[in-house]
Amino acid sequence: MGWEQIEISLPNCSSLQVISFPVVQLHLNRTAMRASQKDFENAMNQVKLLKKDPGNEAKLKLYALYKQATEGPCNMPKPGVFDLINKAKWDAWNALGSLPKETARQNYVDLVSSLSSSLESSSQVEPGTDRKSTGYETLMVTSEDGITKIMLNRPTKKNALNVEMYHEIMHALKAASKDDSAITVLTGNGDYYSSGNDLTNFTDIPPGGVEEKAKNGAILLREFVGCFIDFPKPLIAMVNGPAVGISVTLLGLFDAVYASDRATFHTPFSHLGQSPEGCSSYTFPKIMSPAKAIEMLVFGKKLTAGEACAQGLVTEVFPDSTFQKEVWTRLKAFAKLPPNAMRISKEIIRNREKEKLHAVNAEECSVLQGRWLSDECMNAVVNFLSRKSKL
Ligand SMILES: CCCCCC/C=C/C(=O)SCCNC(=O)CCNC(=O)[C@H](O)C(C)(C)COP(=O)(O)OP(=O)(O)OC[C@H]1O[C@@H](n2cnc3c(N)ncnc32)[C@H](O)[C@@H]1OP(=O)(O)O
Repeated sequence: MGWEQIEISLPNCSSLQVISFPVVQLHLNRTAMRASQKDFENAMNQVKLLKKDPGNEAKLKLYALYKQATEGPCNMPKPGVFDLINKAKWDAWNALGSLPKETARQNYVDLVSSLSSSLESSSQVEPGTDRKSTGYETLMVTSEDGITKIMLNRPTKKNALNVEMYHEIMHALKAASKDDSAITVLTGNGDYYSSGNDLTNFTDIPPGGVEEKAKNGAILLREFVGCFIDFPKPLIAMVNGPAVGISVTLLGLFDAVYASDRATFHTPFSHLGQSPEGCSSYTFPKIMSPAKAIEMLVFGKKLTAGEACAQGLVTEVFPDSTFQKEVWTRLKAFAKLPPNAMRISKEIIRNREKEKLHAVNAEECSVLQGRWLSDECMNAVVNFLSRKSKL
């Protein structure tokens, strides 16, 4: 009888729970659905056909709009603070306030339509696309003046990397490696460079359980970091604000790192029950000495931009007020240099380390796979999601 399941799952202290909720209920209220009932039903069917998981945020929006369209404003008692899944659902529905049913129905149809087109087109962006690459859900990718700019674009989530963003960055890097730009730049939209791994990535548990989730995470992470190790052109980070976790560790694989003096560099892996990735267990001790690397990667010491520059992780620091102007002027000059010479010079500097970096990457991912199953890690994620702790 038409129960389409979309799963939102959140960890529960020592074990991980999956709760499914109905987003499609085909016995709809006929009066409420009159004019666009067909569109609504079509949209509900379209949800089943999405080729990629739209992510928890979108699923929650779909849930809320569905409930609003069929039942009207949220009329359920607010779940307790530890009932994370039902609270997330309640929050999403309740946030719609007194939105009329008809508008909710229309918004549901619009959302499904935009999800269908963005999830379709994000896997169809051709390498070498010039100017603006549309179709990315979590990035803004532009190419001009010989520079491909990949901008992390989830500013309201401090550019946390969700699963979709990992895939889109890999796609954008592969496209940039083949386009006609000379250099590639990674930066963040908004006040953060990136707050690192999206901690809700840990909450969407597949039928194979947490072990399968951890295994898939390790596979994805290995492939993701591999794209940075193998990137053939000069790769530059413009660290526009605070950087956390994996967005910091990856910097050891960039060819230049320019930072605003507002940026900070924080790798709180022990606090999160996790261990270093992005090849930082190898690159950081080489860049800054083993003792300084341990302060960051084991004890979670947060560095200012000036300190990160003194340790060799950052190439140069700029005042925030002139950061964009000064760095772009410099990058435009770099991009005018002969691209083949730059590529070949990077190759000769980096290539003898590549095999080692891939081996380090594999080992780090395998260690992390085990860490993600630990109580230490699960408790840290639950604490963040239930807002008991922040960095
Ligand atoms: C395939 C898996 C690969 C895994 C690779 C391993 C990678 C490991 C890491 O990267 S470890 C680092 C993980 N990151 C964190 O622990 C940071 C968590 N975030 C925070 O502590 C804080 O949000 C903050 C200090 C970054 C910013 O604090 P504040 O300025 O007070 O802003 P808010 O907390 O209100 O944040 C606004 C909004 O963004 C959401 N958000 C921020 N960071 C994350 C995140 N990392 N994951 C998920 N969500 C994040 C936050 O929840 C707020 O959302 P809301 O407005 O409440 O909906």
